[in-house]
Formats: sequence, structure tokens, C-alpha cells
Amino acid sequence: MTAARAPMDAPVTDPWPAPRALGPVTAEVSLPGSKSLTNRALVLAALADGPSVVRRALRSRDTLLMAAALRSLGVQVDSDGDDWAVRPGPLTGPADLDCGLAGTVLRFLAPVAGLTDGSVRLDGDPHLRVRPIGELVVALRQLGVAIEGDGLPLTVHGTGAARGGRVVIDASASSQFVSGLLLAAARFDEGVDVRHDGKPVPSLPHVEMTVAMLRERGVQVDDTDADRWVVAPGPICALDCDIEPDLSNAAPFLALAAVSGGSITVRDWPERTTQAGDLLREILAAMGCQVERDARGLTVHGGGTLRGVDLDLHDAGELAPAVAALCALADSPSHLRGIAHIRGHETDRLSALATELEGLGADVTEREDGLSFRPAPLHGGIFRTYADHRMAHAGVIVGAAVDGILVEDVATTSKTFTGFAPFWAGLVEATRDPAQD
Ligand SMILES: O=C(O)C1=C[C@@H](OP(=O)(O)O)[C@@H](O)[C@H](O)C1
Ligand SMILES: C=C(OP(=O)(O)O)C(=O)O
Repeated sequence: MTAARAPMDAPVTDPWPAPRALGPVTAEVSLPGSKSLTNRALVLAALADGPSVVRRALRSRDTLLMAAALRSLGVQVDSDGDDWAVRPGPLTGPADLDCGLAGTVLRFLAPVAGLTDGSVRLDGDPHLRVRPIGELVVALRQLGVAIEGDGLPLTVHGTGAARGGRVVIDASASSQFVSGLLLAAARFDEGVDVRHDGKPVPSLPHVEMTVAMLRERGVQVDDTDADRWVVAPGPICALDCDIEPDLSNAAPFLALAAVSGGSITVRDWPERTTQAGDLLREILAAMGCQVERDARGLTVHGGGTLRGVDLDLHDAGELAPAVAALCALADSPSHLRGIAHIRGHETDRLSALATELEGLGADVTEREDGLSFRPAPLHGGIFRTYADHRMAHAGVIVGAAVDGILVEDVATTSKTFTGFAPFWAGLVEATRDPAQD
């Protein structure tokens, strides 16, 4: 894994003056669809027994890359507007797939590539090449898929079918290894019986999301035993579906209510969901916010001061950057633990968060599997983002509370949210008194 630390004098790309909230921000927002649900729905639609529509799909870099990759494999994806029509066809190679920096695109499509009739090359951004993939490659080989390379770029040599069967994998680096195997499993000749052996699988709600979406499409999945998932071979039924708003991307918006003492409502917050972002309700309540859900959605009222928290985020590591920003602003100590695996996310997030928050004055200690904070006054400065959308979210949260924060490359948020910066600025700047400008 490459270190996240950049030399302090390295040039900063496009520093963005993060808008400061000059009063309580009160707003109701509709957020784009979930990346995790959209990319699963697209893969399952591509492998299904007929055409289907993915409604309210997320249109952002990760999902556009998924759609483009599926098209390269012979699937028709018509992604005009929010409702994406998917018409499966025979999966064909050769193809060259750009996975960007998207874990879901790489780890969901490597197994799919094993079902094609040709050579499929997978590669992506420079940092994708250092994100974990080796265990999935070994597992796919055990399932009868021929793969050249142990890391990116990889070439999968498809023969039109894959055997499947039993496999043991260490999925402690990423739950996406399991999700990727399960999504394609029903189309393997023998299905797939996958057992995890290693430290606990992180982000388990995401595996539950995969299992739930497979069952909705008529696939038989047995997950009775811990760390084992058995998918029977058979068709994946085509299903039109609606994508929920992205609850992980709700984190910066709800955090804005917390840091400004305002009230933010995220519309259409689902009553029941497999999205890990739903944990934000508990986290923000523990930090002192008032949280309520009603017919409009989820509303967070900031209480003025923020309490520190002691949290195991193993199930929801993608929330760590936004939560870490709040911990840096809290008036008592915090410990975030159980998140060693986020060193393998878009960047080494533990190192990047420790470095960047410390650079703004935070009293933060980087631990092997987390971060600890003690209250300290923050000041303005540069917040580097390392091409990581959620680092940018952390930077703008601090920027809403502290004068003079410059967030590097805020455009990196387009991974999962197109137009994030103007949307954010519109909300935060609504608190400004124009007479004072
Ligand atoms: O399957 C998914 O959609 C995801 C699983 C998680 O990955 P890890 O298990 O690698 O943390 C999560 O962090 C990521 O944002 C999305
Ligand atoms: C870890 C994340 O992304 P990916 O799907 O690329 O793994 C994330 O969005 O926080």
C-alpha cells in the first residue's frame, strides 16, 4: 500500500475555499442515488434473464464507469436521465475495462469477466493498482477462471462459462471480494459456495445488501452459517427497481447540521435499508444531535456543541472520514476503531485523515486500526484529498466550522456525487448575510 503522506511542499491541485457556515444551516435536500445499490443493480441486470430498468440510478463517475464497462462486454445500457434501461446479451470479449478508482467496478466485474467468451483486461487509476485484489484473483482461479496477473492490470481469459463450486477466501481486506463472487455466482455452472477464513470481514451490511438483492431476483442464497455464503446455480430474474438515496453521502450534509447548529433533512430516507449509512442516525445522536425520521425523511438538528464518541466503525468504514472530521471538532475525546481496512480504500484513509486534520491543528493519533482525538482548536490551512471523495467531504465539514480551509481537488467528489461543490456551497452560503459581503 502506498503511504498517503504527501510532502508538505508538494503542489496542491485546485485548492477550493470551503464555504464557512456563518449561522445555522437549515435545509431540506434530495440526494443522488446510492453507488452501492446502483452498481449492484447494474451488474445483476446485466446478468439477468431479460431487460430491466434501474430507476433513480446514481449518475457519477463510479456508476458511469460501470455502465461503460458493461457495454464493452456486450450489454446494452441506456443511461439517459435517471432511469437506466439494461438489456442483457451474450457476454463477449475482447474488452478493456477502465475501473477508475472504483472498488465496486473492479471487484464486481472480475468475476463477471469470467463468464465472457474472450479476454477482458481490467485496469484503472494509479491508486486502484495498489488497492487489494490478490485474494479475489486466487479465489476466481480456484473456481476455474483463467487470469493473467496477480494484481492490476489483470486479464481474465473467458471461455463462455465458468465452473464455480467451493472456494475459501480471506475477505478481511474488503467485503467486496465476497459481494463480487456472490453477484455472478448463480451464473457459474455449479454456483458458488464461498467461505471466509481470516480476520472478520469488514462492511458486512454491504454483503447483506448483495444477498438481499440476489434474493429479490429469485436467486437462492444460503447464509445460515457465519462467514459462508452458498449460491445455487440458476437464472437471475430481471427486475425493475428503485435506487435509494446514498446514505453514506448523506454524512457531510447531516454533519453540516451538527457543526452549524442547524437542521438538515435528507428526503426519502428509507425506513428499512441495508445501507451502512443508516448508522449515521446512531452516530449523530451519540454526538449530541437530535435525530428524527418522519414522512419527509431524516432530520438532524445540531445541538450547538459536539460530543466526542467511542465507536467501532468496522461495519461502516466509509463513514469514517466524515465522522473523523466531526471528532476533530468535538469538545471531548473520541476513538474510532475497527477500521484498519480503510487503509485500502481510495487512499490510506487513516494516514490521510491523521495528516490532514493534524495540519489544521487537531490533536489526533493514528493507530493501527483507527484514530483517537483530543479536543484542540482548529485553524485554517490546506486540506489535501488524495483523489478521495470522502477526504473532500471531511475537508468541507471542517471548512464549514473553521475559517480559511482550502480543500484540494474538491472535484474528486464526482466519484459518487456529480456537482457536489456547487450544491454544498449553495447550502452553506445561504447562511451568509449579504450585507456583510
Ligand atoms: O460493496 C460495496 O458497495 C462497498 C463495500 C465497502 O467496501 P469495503 O468492504 O472494501 O470497505 C464500502 O466501504 C464501499 O464504499 C462500498
Ligand atoms: C471505499 C469506497 O469506495 P469503493 O467502492 O471504491 O471501494 C467509498 O466509497 O468509500
